[in-house]
Amino acid sequence: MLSVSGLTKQFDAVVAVDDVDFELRPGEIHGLIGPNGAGKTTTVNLITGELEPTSGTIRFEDDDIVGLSPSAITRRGIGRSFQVVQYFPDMTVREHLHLALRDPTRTVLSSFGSSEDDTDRIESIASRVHLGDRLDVPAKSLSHGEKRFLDIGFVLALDSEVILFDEPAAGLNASETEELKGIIESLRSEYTILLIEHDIELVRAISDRITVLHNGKVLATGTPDEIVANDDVKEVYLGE
Ligand SMILES: Nc1ncnc2c1ncn2[C@@H]1O[C@H](COP(=O)(O)OP(=O)(O)OP(=O)(O)O)[C@@H](O)[C@H]1O
Repeated sequence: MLSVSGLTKQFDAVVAVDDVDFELRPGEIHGLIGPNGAGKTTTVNLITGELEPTSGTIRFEDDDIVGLSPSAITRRGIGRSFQVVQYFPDMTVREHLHLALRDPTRTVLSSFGSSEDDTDRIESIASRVHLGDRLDVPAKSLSHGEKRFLDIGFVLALDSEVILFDEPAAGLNASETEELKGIIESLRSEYTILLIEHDIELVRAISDRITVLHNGKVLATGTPDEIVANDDVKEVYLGE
C-alpha cells in the first residue's frame, strides 16, 4: 500500500531520518514510536510532501510519490492530522467538515456556500468523531479533546485511504484518550493508519505492528508483543 525505502533526510549536520525502510500493509494500524528527536515527524513530513528527502523512495500503490506537492499527495489519498491542531476559530464544526469535503487543502474558501448538500456526510463524519451534538458550535468553543476529534473528522472528510496521525493523544486527558482509542479502532480495516504517539500504552493497545525509530534509524519492526520483548528496544527506548 505505502512503503518507504532507504528514506533519508539530512538537515546540515543532522541526519534526521537515516536509511529508513518500512511498509504499511492495507488496513493495518502501524505504530511509529521512538524517543524525542528520533525522526518520527520528519518521516511523516517526507511522506506528505512537506519535506523532500535527501534520498530514498516513497511508493504509494504503484507510484513513487517523491516530488509531488503536499496537495497532490493529499488528493492521491494520503491524509494527515497535525501535532498542533489547525482550525478556524469562528467556523463551526459543520463548516469545517463542509470545507474539508469541498477543499481538502484547507486553503481556498471560494468553494464555500456551494449548493451541493453535504448534510448527511457531515453528520455521519461528526458522529464518528463524537461531535454529532456539537455541529453548530464554533471551533474556538470546543475543548482541546474535541478540537483533536475535529481534526480527525477533517481527515475523514478528505476520503483518504491512508491516514497519518501525528501524536493525536497529545494533551488529552485519560477519558479523552480512551475516546480517541475507540475512534481510531473504529477506522481499522477501512483505512490504513500510521500512528505516531508518545503514549506507548495506546500504541500497544491498538497497533497491529509497530516500528521503532532511534536516532533516525529503524531499530525494530514487529507486533506489539515482539516490540515489548525486543532487547534493543528495551535498552535504548524503554531505558531498561
Ligand atoms: N527543519 C529542521 N532543521 C534542522 N533540524 C531539524 C529540522 N526538523 C527536525 N530536525 C532535527 O531532526 C531530528 C528529528 O526530529 P523529528 O522532529 O523528526 O523527531 P521526532 O521523533 O518527531 O521528535 P518528537 O517526538 O520530539 O516530536 C531532531 O534532531 C531535530 O532537531
